Amino acid sequence: MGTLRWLTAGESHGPALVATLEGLPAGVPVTTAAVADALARRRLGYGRGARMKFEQDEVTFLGGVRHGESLGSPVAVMVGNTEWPKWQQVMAADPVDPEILAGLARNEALTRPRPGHADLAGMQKYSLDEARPILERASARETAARVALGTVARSFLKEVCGIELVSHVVELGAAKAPAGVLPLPLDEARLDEDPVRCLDADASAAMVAEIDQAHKDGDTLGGVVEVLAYNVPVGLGSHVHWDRRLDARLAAALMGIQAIKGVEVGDGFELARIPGSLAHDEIVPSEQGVKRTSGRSGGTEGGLSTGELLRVRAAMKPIATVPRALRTIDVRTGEPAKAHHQRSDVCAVPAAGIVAEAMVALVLADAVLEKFGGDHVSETRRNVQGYLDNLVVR
Ligand SMILES: Cc1cc2nc3c(=O)[nH]c(=O)nc-3n(C[C@H](O)[C@H](O)[C@H](O)COP(=O)(O)O)c2cc1C
Ligand SMILES: C=C(O[C@@H]1CC(C(=O)O)=C[C@@H](OP(=O)(O)O)[C@H]1O)C(=O)O
Repeated sequence: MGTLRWLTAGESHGPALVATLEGLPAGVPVTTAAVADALARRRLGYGRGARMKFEQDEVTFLGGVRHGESLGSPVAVMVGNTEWPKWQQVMAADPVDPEILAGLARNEALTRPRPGHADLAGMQKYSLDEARPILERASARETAARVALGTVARSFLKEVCGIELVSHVVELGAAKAPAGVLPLPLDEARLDEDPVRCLDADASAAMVAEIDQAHKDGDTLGGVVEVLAYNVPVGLGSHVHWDRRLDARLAAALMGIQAIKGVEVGDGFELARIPGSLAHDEIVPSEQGVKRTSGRSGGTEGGLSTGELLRVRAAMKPIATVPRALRTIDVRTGEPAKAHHQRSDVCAVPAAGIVAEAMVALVLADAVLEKFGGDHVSETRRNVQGYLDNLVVR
């Protein structure tokens, strides 16, 4: 259990998602508008389905915030689902009329599970004869709640350490961006305006073309996103135990995003292919103290942050709801069938980047609180400053 604890609840087509965050100090600037902005960024991205065009993501704070600042009590936030009126019967919390229920079973039952989604394994595990109760919670709609909490974590990080986060798309289908990071101060607007959140204009155009082609082919695409965190102080996480390692915590948080199947810290898998003389970041003296000659480690060594740029990547598999539907069985008959298909994204890689930012922010906020404590942001900030001023080696 971390210093900062958080949970989400809610289904994709229920009335709302809710999220709580416990352990946040008082005095963190938090507004409904800031959360709404972050949620709007998550809805962007070329290749997303119809829902993202009309979904409003209506934000309401239910607790823990007053006059634009956290109170130190648990933060509770609700994100409304725009389509709820249409789904009131399908997703009703209370028992519905048996006749309506029979109609739903006849017309709406999802009995042709999609390969690659949670449908079949979920039905088997929870002893259900259709996939609706599984996909409602497996859906990445839930990531709206995470992004809401990520906004709060991010504000905390900025207040106490000046940490800033950004994500960009580095691969999408077969298109790949050249290496490069966004320098400080961050020009996030530039990325937000790009249809696929790619730093390179040519690569961005190639990614858009990949999505257009997949759309035409009745297919879907995945890709790779990179999250960068600037101004992370040295010493978050620890080398002393596996579950205290910052890299392990980041990997778990990123792998916990729907459809993420691989995580790299720094140059990750590439480091396995090159000799040690080329794989590590040499340490040299600098005017400010010590610095590294490169950033291959991604800003962690031995499970500790090094004080260098934090860089992590997450690989997203292609969307499982493939329009040119994949083979499955109808669980009512056991006979071969085509997987059920409904409105869906062709590609959600740019959105996954925004979710990945939120997950990294939550992990870093937890690690900052674990190291520096504090019940008001001013106390945490003082502790951070005192630690940095007294580093044995700077
Ligand atoms: C932002 C985002 C949007 C997604 N949109 C869809 C979608 O429209 N259709 C779909 O089948 N899967 C979508 N997914 C992926 C599924 O939620 C995911 O594949 C499913 O929950 C099964 O989990 P797994 O892929 O981790 O095994 C999306 C994922 C993310 C992160
Ligand atoms: C609703 C969101 O993403 C959804 C994620 C998702 C899935 O299976 O993961 C399936 C789709 O749901 P729907 O059928 O309602 O359109 C996506 O739109 C969202 O990101 O807010």
